[in-house]
Formats: sequence, structure tokens, C-alpha cells
Amino acid sequence: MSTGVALLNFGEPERPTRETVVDYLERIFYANADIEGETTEAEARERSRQLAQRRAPALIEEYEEIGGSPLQSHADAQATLLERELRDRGYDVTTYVGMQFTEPFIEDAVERARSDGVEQLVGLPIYPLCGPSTTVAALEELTDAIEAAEWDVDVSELTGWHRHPGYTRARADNVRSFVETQGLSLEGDARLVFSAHGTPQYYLDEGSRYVEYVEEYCEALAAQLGVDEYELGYQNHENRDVDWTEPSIERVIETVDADRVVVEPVSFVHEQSETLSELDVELREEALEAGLDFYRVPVPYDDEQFIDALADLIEPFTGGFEPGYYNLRQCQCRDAPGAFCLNSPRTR
Ligand SMILES: C=CC1=C(C)c2cc3[nH]c(cc4nc(cc5[nH]c(cc1n2)c(C)c5CCC(=O)O)C(CCC(=O)O)=C4C)c(C)c3C=C
Ligand SMILES: [Fe+2]
Repeated sequence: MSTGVALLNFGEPERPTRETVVDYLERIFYANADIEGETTEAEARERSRQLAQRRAPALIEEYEEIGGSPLQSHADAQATLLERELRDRGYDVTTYVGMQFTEPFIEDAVERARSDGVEQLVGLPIYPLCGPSTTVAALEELTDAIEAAEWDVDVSELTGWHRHPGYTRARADNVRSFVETQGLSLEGDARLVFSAHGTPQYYLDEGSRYVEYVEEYCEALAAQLGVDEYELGYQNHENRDVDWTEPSIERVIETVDADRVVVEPVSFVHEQSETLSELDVELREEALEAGLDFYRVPVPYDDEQFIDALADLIEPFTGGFEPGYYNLRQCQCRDAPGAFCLNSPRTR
């Protein structure tokens, strides 16, 4: 059977013109309009436009500073490597990249898979830590696009996958090798600092387990690295007057008791403005002002172990065996048939 894997991603404009960046931001703000309370569609659209226009200049500056976002090229490279790995394992698989907020959109990925004659589609959001505005929203879009295309295809979905042992090992080995190359010691005077993408308190109040996932993941990663003491901070987007996850990464950097910090960006599986600008430029400056040497672990987006872990997640669907055999169970965050994750409790 021919399988399509839709790799669902966030997206970042490749060319940061004012028009593309405003449109991009407007889509993001509109998709998250609920966090400011109930509103009409017209009000939400107007508010999203205003927020996008206000935020755009600073984001354009970030893109200019880093010479454009590499997200699209990293996502394409990942898709190619995953397809190759699954084909090497003997499966008839094609991968399709679909973005939530830039082209190629999720509906474009669906259209390409359909015209290629895919018989089975697996939706894999490239967010290891399941959250409502990323993982769940991306899969809702996938369902909507399939329905809009009136495509009768067998669909499976994968939500949270940070507990995959191969993934955790890949990230731990990546941190270890970075620390070694830099001549640092995490047990000595360099403090390990995990930086996670933040989320508005609204989503946590609505039942999202995102923070639990972040915390347990950091604990597991630190344990694999043999590190007892570490810090965790959140990269928040404070464009609206709403509460976000605490402590912010800036606060952590201000208060950490160390000579140097090694920052591991746990929410990210590509380099993008959040890593190359927010961390490497802005946070580095704050760290230096606080008297800290600053090191940031590169994201292992094309690492062989990481790609193998992604292939393992897809394998039950291409191999035709019971997903539960690999501990994949019905997702609690996405209440849809065929939505599996590694986070759900065992029922027996
Ligand atoms: C490629 C870029 C981005 C990734 C990956 C990403 C991941 C990510 N985002 C959230 C939660 C939210 N992000 C929100 C806004 C937002 N996110 C990005 C970029 C990425 N996020 C941008 C450019 C923006 C726009 C705001 C800004 O200041 O730049 C929001 C909405 C906030 C709102 O006020 O509407 C949420 C929610 C998570 C959990 C996550 C996980 C990896
Ligand atoms: Fe975000």
C-alpha cells in the first residue's frame, strides 16, 4: 500500500517582506484569538491584523539579522531523510511537508498526496511536545483539508512523541557532543538551561498538559546526561496582555547562579528565528550583561538518530501492525479516531 506521511510544521516566511510577515503573523494571531476571550469573527480578524502590524517590524528585523529563516529548508531536508529511511526499511512511503502558517500549507500537502495516489496518510506534527496551538491545531487542519477535498483516504495521526527513547537519546547525545567540543562540563561550572517555547496560561486552564510534558522531558534529558541541577525557562510571545508560562527564559538567565550557561532549546527540531535570533542574539546579550558565558546547543534537525526515531513512529502504520505494540495509544489531547500518542496512560 502506498503511504503518505504529512509532516506538519509551523512555517516561517522565507523572504521577510512586510507583506509576507504581516500575513503570516495575522494567521497566527487569528488562530489563537480565543486567548483574549470570546469574540466575533470580524473582531478577531481586525484584532489579529492590528497585532500583526504592530509585531511585524521587530520580526522582520529578526529575520534580517539571521539572513532569513532556514526552517523551510530544514523541514524539506528532514522530509527527504525520513522518506529515505522508511524506503530503506522496505516501505512504499512518500513524505509531504505542510505548514500551518506559510506555504506550502497543510492543504497543499494534502492535494499533492492525493494527486500522487496515496492510499494511506499519516499525519505527523513535527512538535515533540504536544500542545493545542501546534500539534492539535495542525491535525485539525489536516482533517479539514481532507474533508474539503472530499478525499476518502485511510488516515492515522501521531500527536505527542517526546517519550520516544530514541528521540531523547538523540537529543542527549547531541548535547553531550556539543559540550565536549566546547570543552565544557555540565557537572562543573556550566549550568544546563532548557529553553522551551512558552504557551498562554489560557491553554493550560483549558486542560493542556504541555507544561507537564516539558517538565518531564527536561527531567528525562537531564537524567540521561547525568545532570542533577538544571534550569528551565520559557520563550514567551507577549504581544497581548495575557499571562504566559513562568519563569521566562530571560528571568532564568538573570537569576542563575553560574559562570556559564549551556542552553538546550527543547521545543525546537529546526533552527529558526526562535533559536537563531531570540536565543543566539537577544538572550546571549542578556547573559553577557549578567556576566555569564553563553553557549547554545544546535538543533539536531537532520541527525541520523533523530530521523530513525521519526521512522520508528511511522513504522506501525506502514508495517501494518498494532500501534499499541510500540506503546502508541489513543491520544487524550486530540479526541479523534486514529489519533495516537506516547503520552496516554495505560488502560491495563
Ligand atoms: C517556526 C516558528 C515557531 C514555532 C516552531 C513555534 C512553536 C510553538 N508556538 C507555540 C505557541 C504559540 N506561539 C504563538 C505565536 C507565535 N509563534 C511564532 C513562531 C513559532 N512558534 C510566532 C512568529 C508567533 C507570533 C507572535 C510573535 O510574537 O512572534 C502563539 C500565539 C500568541 C498570540 O498572542 O496569539 C502561541 C499560543 C508553542 C506551544 C510552540 C511549540 C513548539
Ligand atoms: Fe509560537
